Amino acid sequence: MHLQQLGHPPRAGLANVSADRRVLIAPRAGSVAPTEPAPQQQRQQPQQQSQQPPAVILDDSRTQAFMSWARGPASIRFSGVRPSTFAGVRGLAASSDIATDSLMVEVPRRSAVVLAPKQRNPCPDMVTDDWWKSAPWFAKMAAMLMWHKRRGSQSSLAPWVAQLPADTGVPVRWNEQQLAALQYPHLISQVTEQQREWQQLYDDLVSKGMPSGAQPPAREDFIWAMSCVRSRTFSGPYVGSTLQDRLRTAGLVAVLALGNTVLGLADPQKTLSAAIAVLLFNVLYEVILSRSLKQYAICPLIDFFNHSSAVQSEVSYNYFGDSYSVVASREFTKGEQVFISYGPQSNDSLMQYYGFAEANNPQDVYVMTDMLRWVTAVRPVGQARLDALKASALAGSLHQVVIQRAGFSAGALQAVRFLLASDMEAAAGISSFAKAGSPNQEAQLALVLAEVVRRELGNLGSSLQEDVALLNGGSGGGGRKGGLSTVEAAAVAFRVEKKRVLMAVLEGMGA
Ligand SMILES: C[S@@+](CC[C@H](N)C(=O)[O-])C[C@H]1O[C@@H](n2cnc3c(N)ncnc32)[C@H](O)[C@@H]1O
Repeated sequence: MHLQQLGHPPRAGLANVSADRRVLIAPRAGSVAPTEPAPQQQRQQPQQQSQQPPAVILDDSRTQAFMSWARGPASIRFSGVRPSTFAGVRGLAASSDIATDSLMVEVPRRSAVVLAPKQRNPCPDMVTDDWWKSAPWFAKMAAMLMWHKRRGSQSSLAPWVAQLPADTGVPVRWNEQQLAALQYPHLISQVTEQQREWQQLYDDLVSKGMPSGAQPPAREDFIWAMSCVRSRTFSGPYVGSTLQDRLRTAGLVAVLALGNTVLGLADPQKTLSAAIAVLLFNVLYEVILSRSLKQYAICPLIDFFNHSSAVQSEVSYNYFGDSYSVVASREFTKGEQVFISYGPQSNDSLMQYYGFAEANNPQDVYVMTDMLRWVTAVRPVGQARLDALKASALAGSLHQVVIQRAGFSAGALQAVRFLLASDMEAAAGISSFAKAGSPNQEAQLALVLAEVVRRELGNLGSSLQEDVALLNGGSGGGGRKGGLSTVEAAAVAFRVEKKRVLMAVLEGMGA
């Protein structure tokens, strides 16, 4: 079963990846307090397989402790990968050539942080049952992570918790000025809403979610845990009970049936039929239930893989082994960074939840917040036509317009055709503008759309060339790249990609 980052679960025998493979997509105290700076903090520059920086093997004491824990008590199996940094970004490098379909990492469920549907509160000394029942999945996982962090060396996951990044670099932790550098109202408003939501969740937890006498977490710790969860969790369909649980239930039913028969309490044939019915009901019930339910998992070591939309490898849950694993979807050569896919994600979502933008991301889009403003600035439109658009089924079609490299959505094209039409043409109603008009009308439409895109580009505050020059500028001191801080570099890299989407739209229109 495939899991998605943030997001995938079972696969049969590990040698045979196709049998029962479910993918999860997609989209951690005390004595384990860090003594060395966590690697990774210069993240943010998107990494592409074509121009990969060389791997620098990570050999600090925290990584060593984590890897010995992984090999030892955590029983994590891995082959051909080793923690490394790539231009300061931590990830996994191929330590030898890796063949397609080979198992790279397998993590037993007991060594992962897992949230299953209807799971009981696993940290009652940290959060109340009432809070647990009503909290969203990511807040529950954050509570589990904070709980492990509080337990320090007592936590079964201590060496993993100790090496988690102190700063995930995601924009939910940025201030207004840093957010403004994204030059992208759509993401700025999403992140502002996320900041409000997380603050509310924190306030609720502290005011009414903690058992009496429990020490409330610091806001910083809560936000850290939430951002770790959102940038490291895979999710996928819930497969019901584990094989072990089902075998236990079957054993119990068999013992009861046998007991009844031996004690002469019931007719053996009827007892057998009843036992089979109970078992079938249980399995069917769980299969039906699992279709609508989700599980969430953060798997140590699997959470070292960085994302590339150019690869297909995903995280899977192996039902029979009760483990999560990643299998290579293609060959990797020794020294190369081994990526997985967090699922098809635009740079909007990569930036919001993971803190980076992928260069030339094929899934990327540009969300134009107010397209109507540009259309009416390029070609004045009478109030009656604007009112007619507002009263139509396409009322909102020029607000938050999702533009792909391939161009505008059908709804946006239809609305603009309607706005540009003569009164006589418009009298036919907006539905008659769904299809392309005459060559002349379509040429007019293309001219207006190209101008709309140019105006959006011209309104962003800097040009693509200026941003690229900023990113490529000489190296500054103090961990600054190209004279930019890590946050600034992430914001500029992001807006470069947004501008590239708009440039591709112009190119596609021959403008
Ligand atoms: C699941 S973790 C991957 C391991 C992470 N780099 C670490 O050091 O723990 C996800 C985080 O890795 C980083 N990341 C993942 N893919 C990346 C990429 N292609 N370029 C830059 N950073 C990336 C982002 O900071 C993201 O929030």
